[in-house]
Amino acid sequence: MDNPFFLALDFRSAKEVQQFIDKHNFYGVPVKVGMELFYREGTQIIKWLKQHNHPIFLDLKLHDIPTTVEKAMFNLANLNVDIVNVHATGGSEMIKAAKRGLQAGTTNSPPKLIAVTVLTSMDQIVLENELYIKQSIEDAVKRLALLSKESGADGVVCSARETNRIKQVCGNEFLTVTPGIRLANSNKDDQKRVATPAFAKKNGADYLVIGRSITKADNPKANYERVIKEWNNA
Ligand SMILES: O=c1ccn([C@@H]2O[C@H](COP(=O)(O)O)[C@@H](O)[C@H]2O)c(=O)[nH]1
Repeated sequence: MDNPFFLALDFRSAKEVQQFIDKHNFYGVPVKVGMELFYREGTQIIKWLKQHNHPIFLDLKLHDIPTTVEKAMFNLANLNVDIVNVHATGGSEMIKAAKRGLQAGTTNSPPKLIAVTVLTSMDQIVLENELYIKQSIEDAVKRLALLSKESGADGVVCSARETNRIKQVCGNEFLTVTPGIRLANSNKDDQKRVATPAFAKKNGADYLVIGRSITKADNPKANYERVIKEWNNA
């Protein structure tokens, strides 16, 4: 994939997505479809995006017992999207089951499987006080990345702050997909571990996920171009 920027289509309906893509001419760019859109529009929106040549990251973050995840992945595999994901905290058996389901579910090459390490909306305080994890975020992310790799995942979702260390332990081929991307002076919203596109590039991120900095901007296309420029110049 030449373009490393997944535009997060966090819209309520297919109609809103289609209007946004059309108004700002985002036809063909890589997109991320999350729960909000998929739970309303289901596979129809995936079909529409594929008809318009969008590479697709289907971000449903599966987290269940291994059998359920395997069967769900079997069904998702034939959508022919590019990337799907699970939560790494589902454990090694669940990640292996996800991989088996994807491989069995399509005769084409299966989507890449990535695992969410620690959500970019979380910080050290949440980790310690709510999840009772005593490690630093960096160590927790690194541990979950290694678990994901050893269980057959192709990469992880992490913040761009952690990509360098993940590459050190998991190797350069192991994919890092990084949400929480913000342009300088942008609102962080509910994100905690944010980074600019330039920082993400320098720290070794493979793919960026960018939503509100573009979709909620006064001029979405101008912000998208700022992201590309920052990345190319970093
Ligand atoms: O750790 C994670 C995992 C997934 N996301 C998703 O990425 C986008 C980010 O949107 P912004 O508007 O750019 O904050 C969103 O769809 C999340 O569900 C994440 O942010 N962090």
